[in-house]
Amino acid sequence: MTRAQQPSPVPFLKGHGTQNDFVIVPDPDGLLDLSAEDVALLCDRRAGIGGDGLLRVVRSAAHPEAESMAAQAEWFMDYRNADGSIAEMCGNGSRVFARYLVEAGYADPGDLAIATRAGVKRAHVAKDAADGTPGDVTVDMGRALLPDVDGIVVAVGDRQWPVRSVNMGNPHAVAFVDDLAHAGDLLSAPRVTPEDAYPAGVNVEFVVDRGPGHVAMRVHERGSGETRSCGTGACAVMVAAARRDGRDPAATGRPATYTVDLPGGRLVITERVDGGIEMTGPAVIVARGEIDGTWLTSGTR
Ligand SMILES: N[C@@H](CCC[C@H](N)C(=O)O)C(=O)O
Repeated sequence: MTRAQQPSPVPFLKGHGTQNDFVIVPDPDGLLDLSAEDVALLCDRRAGIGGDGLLRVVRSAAHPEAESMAAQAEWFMDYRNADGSIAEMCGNGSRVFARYLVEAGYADPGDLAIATRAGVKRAHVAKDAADGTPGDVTVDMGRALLPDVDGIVVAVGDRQWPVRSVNMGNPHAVAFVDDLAHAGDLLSAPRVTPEDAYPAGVNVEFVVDRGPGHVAMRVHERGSGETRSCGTGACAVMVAAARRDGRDPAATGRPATYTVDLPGGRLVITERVDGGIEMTGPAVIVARGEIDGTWLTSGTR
């Protein structure tokens, strides 16, 4: 290939929310065709840039999965897991996406909307503190679905626990355990049975109590392995804990708030009386650079 034939470099950024980290690829006009192999390579921590997932930033009008949302949300979060698979929603990713839109000048701090595969999500980017500390980002994550299924179990080694299934746009299996160490090294996916319980795979959360309205968790994410945080997972955990604790807002008439500690930081999750769930936490951009275009298998359309 001559130099003139080489594809142009592709700009990228790196960001994280409670250490759930993402390669961010701005592609406003939807010109990039990132294959699953491209995404897996970009997210590879040794051969690539490294990340738990990738956020492609595309105008909703320029993406076939999002054009119907374009009137409500100018920007579509095309989220991919580290193995290149597609997921419906990413909570930490949505905060980082909102931060990117503000930093890039595509949105003002305050309220903005993001189109996702799980529908339009509304975010609020708080103003930075006087010392420059970035303001937290709150995302209205919508309602949880609680499929009425019994008998699903997750096992690690000789231990097993019943799970509560919670769908936050993407699927979660929440297990309350005595000790987070019982989840093991989480290098491979925990065994979930029956095997066909989640045909599209599942994110598995292990949870311990830290005090009233305060839990800690670890997560094994579908398509990414153990991550240091999962926003949709924290919301699923909050909902499961509130039901267990008799704090279902629809039943009590009062909102429920839980602090969720994760290996990478802290999220605060509130379920309103109308069932809507709000997630608040940090989101930062830490680097900017260029991807060598020759490296991508799919090139540009
Ligand atoms: N880390 C994300 C969830 C990303 C998607 C998940 N791995 C799936 O496949 O459903 C979050 O912060 O919510």
